[in-house]
Amino acid sequence: MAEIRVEHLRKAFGDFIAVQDSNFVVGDGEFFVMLGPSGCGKTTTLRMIAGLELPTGGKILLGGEDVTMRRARERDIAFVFQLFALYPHMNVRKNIGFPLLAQGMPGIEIRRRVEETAKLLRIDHLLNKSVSGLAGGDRQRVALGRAIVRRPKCFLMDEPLGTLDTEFRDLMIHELRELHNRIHATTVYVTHDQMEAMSMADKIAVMNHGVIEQFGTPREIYDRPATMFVADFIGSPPMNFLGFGGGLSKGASEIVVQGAKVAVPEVREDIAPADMALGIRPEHIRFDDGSKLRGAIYGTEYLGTTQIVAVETSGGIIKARVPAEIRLNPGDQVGLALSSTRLSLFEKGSGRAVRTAIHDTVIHHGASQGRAHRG
Ligand SMILES: Nc1ncnc2c1ncn2[C@@H]1O[C@H](COP(=O)(O)OP(=O)(O)OP(=O)(O)O)[C@@H](O)[C@H]1O
Repeated sequence: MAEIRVEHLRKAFGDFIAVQDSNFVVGDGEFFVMLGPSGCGKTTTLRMIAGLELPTGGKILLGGEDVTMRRARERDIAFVFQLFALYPHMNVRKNIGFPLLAQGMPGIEIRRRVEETAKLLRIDHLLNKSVSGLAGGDRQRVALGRAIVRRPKCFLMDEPLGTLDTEFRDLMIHELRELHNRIHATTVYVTHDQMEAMSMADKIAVMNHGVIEQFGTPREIYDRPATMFVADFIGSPPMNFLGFGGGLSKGASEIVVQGAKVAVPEVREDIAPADMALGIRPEHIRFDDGSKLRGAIYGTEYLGTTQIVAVETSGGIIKARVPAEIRLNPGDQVGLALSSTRLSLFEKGSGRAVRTAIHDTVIHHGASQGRAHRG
């Protein structure tokens, strides 16, 4: 297995920049997820790592070797497009062994490798069965077997679970991560689904308009979003943004939002007066009659153990996640207390997070690099 290093990677299609100066390292054996909305450049990045698309600029190193200009088949990478595509007329053994047969490997070695792979996936009892009679989960395991039997340097997967229904997808998320824990293959996985990304990844790169907005662990990305885009894209419901103005000074630990004083993590930089936003996740808000930040209950969404409550304030709707036992009626007035150790501050113009006592370690990828554009 191998480390993947991407340096200043760029791809232009004519005058359209699909990937703009991407930099990241996928450690040996890591499960890395590229997450972002449709068209943000995930697949293009993956295809460049695979060697299916040549970069306009930058470098790709695989296990320390520069492979930027090498053809796909010289890179020893397994590209899993669609986990479901099996050969229906072949049995499980032949399906898994097919890539080795295509490489011209001797039969006895194929047999050994196929059996070892089937054991790893716990489908060794199915080897002589026809794939057409298999249940969905087993079919997916056979398809995975076919990808891992070659023992490539790394795996690239492009929305492999995209076509599955929710229940089966949840199962496969668990299965893929489990398999990864057993074989530790360096993996790059592309998805637009935050749930898949959060539950599988060791590291995530959140992309938007060809730019990596943040690179980090799922926890770093959720707790300390580097930009408003990341804060909004991750989390369900997403982070609330409460507008405020007037700038910030280094050392400040309080701001005024909608006429209420709110304690914030100590600010570590001076910000000239501008439109700002305080970002707070719904679960970091609680009801507090003493709070000056107030509003009226607009609606509730009951979720069993918690409920999402929409509160109409003078600055717009704020959503809070509170215990389901609290009884509320539309129109009730409530005060809102924000957990000062969990909130983020953003500059609205650039969208980047302000450096504070809890945001010090965040690297602000991309926020100052502009956006992908034509021309
Ligand atoms: N061969 C091409 N020629 C011109 N434009 C392209 C080409 N391939 C991709 N693009 C454009 O580059 C942008 C990024 O595409 P890409 O497929 O990498 O996005 P993505 O994040 O993977 O989205 P999706 O999930 O929809 O595939 C899109 O706007 C797309 O239209």
